[in-house]
Amino acid sequence: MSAQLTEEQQRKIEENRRKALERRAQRLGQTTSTQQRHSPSSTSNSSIPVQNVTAIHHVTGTEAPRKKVFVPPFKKDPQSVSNQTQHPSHQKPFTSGNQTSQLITGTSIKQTQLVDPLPFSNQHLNNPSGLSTGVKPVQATPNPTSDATACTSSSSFYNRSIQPAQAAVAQLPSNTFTPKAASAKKPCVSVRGKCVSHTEGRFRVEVRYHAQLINVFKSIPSKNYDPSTKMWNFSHEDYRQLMEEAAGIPSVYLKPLEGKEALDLTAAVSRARDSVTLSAVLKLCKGWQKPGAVLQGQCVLVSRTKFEVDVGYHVDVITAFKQMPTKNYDMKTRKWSFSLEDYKMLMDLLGGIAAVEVEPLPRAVILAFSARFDGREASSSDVPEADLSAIDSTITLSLMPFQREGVNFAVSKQGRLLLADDMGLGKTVQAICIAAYYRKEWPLLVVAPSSVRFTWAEAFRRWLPSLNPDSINVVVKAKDELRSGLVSIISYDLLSRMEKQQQGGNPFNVLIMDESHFLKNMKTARCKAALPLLKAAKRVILLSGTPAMSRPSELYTQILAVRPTLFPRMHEFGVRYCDARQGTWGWDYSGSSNLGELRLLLEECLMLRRLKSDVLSQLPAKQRKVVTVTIDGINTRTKAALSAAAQELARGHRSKMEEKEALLVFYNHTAEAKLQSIMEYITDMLECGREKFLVFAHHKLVLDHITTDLRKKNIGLIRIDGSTPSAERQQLCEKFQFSTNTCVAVLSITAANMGITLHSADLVIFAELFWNPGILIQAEDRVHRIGQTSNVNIHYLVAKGTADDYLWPMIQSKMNVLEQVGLSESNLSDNAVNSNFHSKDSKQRSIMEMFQSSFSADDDMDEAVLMAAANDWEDFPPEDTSGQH
Ligand SMILES: Nc1ncnc2c1ncn2[C@@H]1O[C@H](COP(=O)(O)OP(=O)(O)OP(=O)(O)O)[C@@H](O)[C@H]1O
Repeated sequence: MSAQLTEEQQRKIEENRRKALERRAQRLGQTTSTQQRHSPSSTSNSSIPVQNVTAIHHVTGTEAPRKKVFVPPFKKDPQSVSNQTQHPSHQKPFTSGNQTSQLITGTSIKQTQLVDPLPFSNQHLNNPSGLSTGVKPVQATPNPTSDATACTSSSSFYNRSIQPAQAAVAQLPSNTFTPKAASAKKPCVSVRGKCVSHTEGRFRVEVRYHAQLINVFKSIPSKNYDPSTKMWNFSHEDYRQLMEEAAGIPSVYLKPLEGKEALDLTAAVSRARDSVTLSAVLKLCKGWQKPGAVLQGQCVLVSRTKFEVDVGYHVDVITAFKQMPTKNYDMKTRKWSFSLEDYKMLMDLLGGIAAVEVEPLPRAVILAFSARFDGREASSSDVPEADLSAIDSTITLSLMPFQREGVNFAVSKQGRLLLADDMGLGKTVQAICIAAYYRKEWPLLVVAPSSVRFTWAEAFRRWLPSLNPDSINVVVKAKDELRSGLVSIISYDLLSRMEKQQQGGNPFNVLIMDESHFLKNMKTARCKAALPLLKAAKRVILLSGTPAMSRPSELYTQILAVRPTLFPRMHEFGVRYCDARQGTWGWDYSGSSNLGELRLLLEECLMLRRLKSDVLSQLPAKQRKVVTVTIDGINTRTKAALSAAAQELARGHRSKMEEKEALLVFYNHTAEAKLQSIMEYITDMLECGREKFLVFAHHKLVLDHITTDLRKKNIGLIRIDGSTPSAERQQLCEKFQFSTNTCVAVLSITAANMGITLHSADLVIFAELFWNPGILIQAEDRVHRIGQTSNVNIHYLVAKGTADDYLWPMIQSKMNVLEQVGLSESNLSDNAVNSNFHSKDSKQRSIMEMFQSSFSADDDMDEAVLMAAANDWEDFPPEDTSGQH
């Protein structure tokens, strides 16, 4: 350290040291005389062993010259402690944090050693419990040339020299009041006493008279003197304070409490200490601006345990940096970084450099990483295993290991989280399992895009068989009762159209918000409708594969929803992470800044995100999913046509040819009925950040509808159908593969199921079903082929009340056959999914059988004829289908 001090500084240090020694000598003289005044029997008592002590003299009025009540360092910040007039034996040998910074800038030097402005030294914080440390307390090393150091060493429990090599004393862990250790530190103990249990929540001290000790007793807030026993007793809350102050009197030794009581106290003390340390660190967040500063900088969190100071060159700053025990200079970035345990000390030093203003870490970061600021061992990042034994084994046994970790994470965050796993990693199954963990607290509300409301209902039926299916309420109209089920499912848009009173009833204690980035804009009706529900819910499970699609400000409402106290005001968040700029019309939060820190913060507090590449080994190469869509919104004409087709099919007594025609009519009307929900789903996929995907359909009507709608929305697409010349196909495929602006490939199931490669996408949506699963598998394999680096998701849109009810189970069973002979890679034979599409109605079952026999592989009807018949179904005049879009 001295190498960095100027001559003038060294001279002052020496002078101050000398003065301190003089003062101390004077005070010691006073103490001795006071002691003699108040202890007539002191000479004779001094030899009485503690066991024989039964009384403490109650001293009034004339005790030792103690001007102020001592406030223990762990209840006050070091600055205020240093301002107190203290008893000599409590006088700190080191300066406060601010004094330290003055030392660095050379303005004022008060002491010879620097103090750790954190009130607790690393040593005892490494053992916050204070139990069975296994760490030997480092003995005080009396300095023969410095009486002050020798006498004060035992009193300064918290001090830590910035340069350990120069530390005169490495302190004893303050909550390990082991008699051996304490007495070892006190070579000149003349008064011994002990703490013993008194009444409930109190302890008393059995010790003979000692003037300084009586002063300490009187400074303890919960003090009580019992004249009958002539003993002092105190509340457990003040145990630590008393023990520390007593330890500061060189001639006194108090034996600590023993047994369970002592252990409980140690834990309580440890907790109190932690919160005090935190509040000292939090104080740094306020009032750090310096009007006269010429150099500005910023602290940024760079890992879970380290922060970096981003500031220009200043000699005093570098001097301060070099004092930090955990300093690290990165030659490449030319930046200094430190462990969080040095944060307070460094900030105190930097605070004393008038020319430099360093923005502290945000309050949210300090709260999130609080345990690391006081030098405790960084808590393990292992999340404890949650007890899922009360949840249906259907789901718990199916969870993949990373999904199980997701549930554990959620439980460790008390059921409030943003599950931001990559698309297709099974956020639904994890969310259902998390919600089931809190089943006693239900009602549960799921808010989802309207295109997946029914898929959610299916998922509950599939994964939680113990849940009565009747208690699942899918809200489809604004007039529907929102709270009629134990599990309610509603779309964002419908929620915003719900009557206020509907929303304001009994709270949904458990809330799942699927595709939670739908909440990204606070001003939208969706968000306004969701916020009151989010506020009222105890558990909030947000799901999104893309929580923010373009800027960090989109995360704000989601953070607010999960952890409202983290950034109560947008501005605070905006300034730190959105590069907020003040313009003519107000603040602009559209930028981004400190993203690394934001990510660390989110991961620590609320967000779990795994990419497919992280868990690829646990995933099947191909994952198929049934998306149950609704045809509720169809017009009456289509509805009538659809039901007429269904009735016609059920009529029976016909020739095989008639039967097939009837089936085709039903299939064709199904296409028409699904148009709206298909577009809704595609739009949701785009809104959810799916950048590239394939949409397969069969009917020209459907292909045209999708193409027209996407064009209207300015979505880049290619289209390949039967009319696309072969020469153009390759060009179109390349366009899709390599152009970032081409998001969707609209493809005919029959015309584009082979011979093309589109593996820059990893999602295939089947807007329509097709009776030949071999063709479907071939179509899937446009993305699932060599060169594909991700797992592939296949979504089959299946509409209830249409021909899909019959086609889907048939496809499933056929695919399972293919799988058994090794021709289909992934298994669709999930009984739960199957059962949802098997009708219990005997008449309908016969239609199902009809489908199976009509469309079975050994059918004599030429498939080409069937396709042609289907393709002939036109409601609209054909459009240009050259594929040049
Ligand atoms: N543990 C599992 N066992 C069996 N199937 C699973 C499991 N996890 C997920 N799946 C299946 O994988 C498919 C994708 O899951 P899911 O829809 O939940 O993913 P997601 O993360 O919500 O995707 P997206 O972001 O695209 O909505 C579904 O068909 C689902 O049933």
